[in-house]
Amino acid sequence: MRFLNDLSPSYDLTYDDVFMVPNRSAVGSRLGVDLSAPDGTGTTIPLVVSNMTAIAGRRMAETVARRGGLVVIPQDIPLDVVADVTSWVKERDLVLDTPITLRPTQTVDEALSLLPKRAHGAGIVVDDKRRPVGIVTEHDLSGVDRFTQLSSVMSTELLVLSAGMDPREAFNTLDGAHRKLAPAVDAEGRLVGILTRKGALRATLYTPATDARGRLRIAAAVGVNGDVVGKAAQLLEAGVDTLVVDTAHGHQESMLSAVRAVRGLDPRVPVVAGNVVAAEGVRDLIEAGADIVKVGVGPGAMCTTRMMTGVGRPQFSAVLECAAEAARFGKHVWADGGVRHPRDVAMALAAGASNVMIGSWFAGTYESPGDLQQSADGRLYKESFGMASARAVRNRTSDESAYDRARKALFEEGISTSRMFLDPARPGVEDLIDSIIAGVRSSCTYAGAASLEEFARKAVVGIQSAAGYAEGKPLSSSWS
Ligand SMILES: NC(=O)C1=CN([C@@H]2O[C@H](COP(=O)(O)OP(=O)(O)OC[C@H]3O[C@@H](n4cnc5c(N)ncnc54)[C@H](OP(=O)(O)O)[C@@H]3O)[C@@H](O)[C@H]2O)C=CC1
Ligand SMILES: Nc1nc2c(ncn2[C@@H]2O[C@H](COP(=O)(O)O)[C@@H](O)[C@H]2O)c(=O)[nH]1
Ligand SMILES: [K+]
Repeated sequence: MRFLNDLSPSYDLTYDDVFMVPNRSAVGSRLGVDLSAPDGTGTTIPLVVSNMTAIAGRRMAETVARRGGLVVIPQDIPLDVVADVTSWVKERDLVLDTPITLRPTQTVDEALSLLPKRAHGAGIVVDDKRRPVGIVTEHDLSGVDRFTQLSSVMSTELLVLSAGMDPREAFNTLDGAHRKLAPAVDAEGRLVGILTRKGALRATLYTPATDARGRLRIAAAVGVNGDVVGKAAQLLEAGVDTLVVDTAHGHQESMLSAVRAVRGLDPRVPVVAGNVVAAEGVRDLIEAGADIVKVGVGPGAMCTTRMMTGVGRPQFSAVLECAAEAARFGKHVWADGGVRHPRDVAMALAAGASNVMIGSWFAGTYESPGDLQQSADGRLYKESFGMASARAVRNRTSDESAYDRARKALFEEGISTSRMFLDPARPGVEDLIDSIIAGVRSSCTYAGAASLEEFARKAVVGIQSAAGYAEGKPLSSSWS
């Protein structure tokens, strides 16, 4: 990356402060850009979902990995649960979504509580041999008595796809039958998964992030307290594909010894450590054994660190400096936090990040773990909270003495509750991924880059005023 007209800024910048100018390009199509990260994590799109309890669970992990990103399971989740989630994710189909499976004797009420768990919005009713016998959508269930059994409301006119069908053919079959989705079955007619028209299309556009055995990838985090090596060893044993050693102040001695100890396990997966915002922190973490350094103090949407402490650094400059330092060692950085628009992902990649972490934005999707709620004005939302908030600290320290809990509760650096509204046009995480990846693909071709490495090299970045930024926003009504 170089600054436009070689003007180096005299102060630190964040994403909103910068813009890119186009370069002459020989990249003929946005779909021709290779977005796989060169950092060993196996992502085929440069997106990682933050290790936050309100965001990263099994459904998020499955859905995002199928499109080529990676989800980090938080350090607050018990290790046996992480092991379960890991093996569950690794059993998922690479094309078909996991169906919501119901029995004919279940009630409308039960179905309605399950439908919001998945963006596809349908439940497949199966017999005792797991063969589809009906399908229910919210439309079928609205206005029906909640105790009604599904057998009397389900639609039985089924279009059934065969699992393993070419996604393009499946798309054409669904389109031809004017269906939004259909169950897919194995040779014995047993339900394997569900495929939507959009899902079939996406299967032709994205490449899943898979391990050496062709199974979806997943990452998990450990903190720096307690038996870090023991926990890391158990996570590796459970089969996680990337290990994240994570704490607010990543440039502290206990972090460096934790990373050295984890490196001592000789993990055969990338080790990520953070968070830092300056070259010295990057150097020390890499020397301690990190393959990837996580960058960002204070930019997160749930984060109050900068307001509480004054500590942090505007994220674009932090990523730029840290990525340059990591590159000197042949290593990489992840840009962690502060992403609110697709352009922010592009700016982080231009600054040299190999992957970009997103938390709060993805909280407002069907796939985040929280319950779907409705505001007084009828908008759907999920609750999110920071991992250093009183709420998260209370959960994390529930086994500790009352005194220790009270002491830890003093250091609150995140908000405990926020409403993340679902965008009615993009309520699923894949809808947000579509929009981000379309933006990033286009950024790359504007820069004349066919890969992320080329993008970070060729991007030409200028500094803009607040008016310059405002000019870039669309206007949905007239201005005079
Ligand atoms: N990227 C960011 O800006 C931030 C991210 N977070 C996220 O919150 C989660 C919890 O992290 P964390 O609060 O580190 O909790 P952890 O449970 O990981 O513990 C942090 C350890 O570091 C010690 N410590 C020393 N100085 C600091 C400091 N300035 N801030 C925090 N801990 C310090 C703490 O000791 P003692 O308690 O005795 O001081 C404690 O032993 C993580 O997922 C982290 O990524 C949290 C804050 C900022
Ligand atoms: N200072 C705090 N930072 C937090 C907290 N919880 C999470 N985080 C960080 O934010 C990013 C996600 O950023 P977002 O803008 O996409 O939401 C996450 O990966 C952490 O680094 C917190 O309580 N305090
Ligand atoms: K913030």
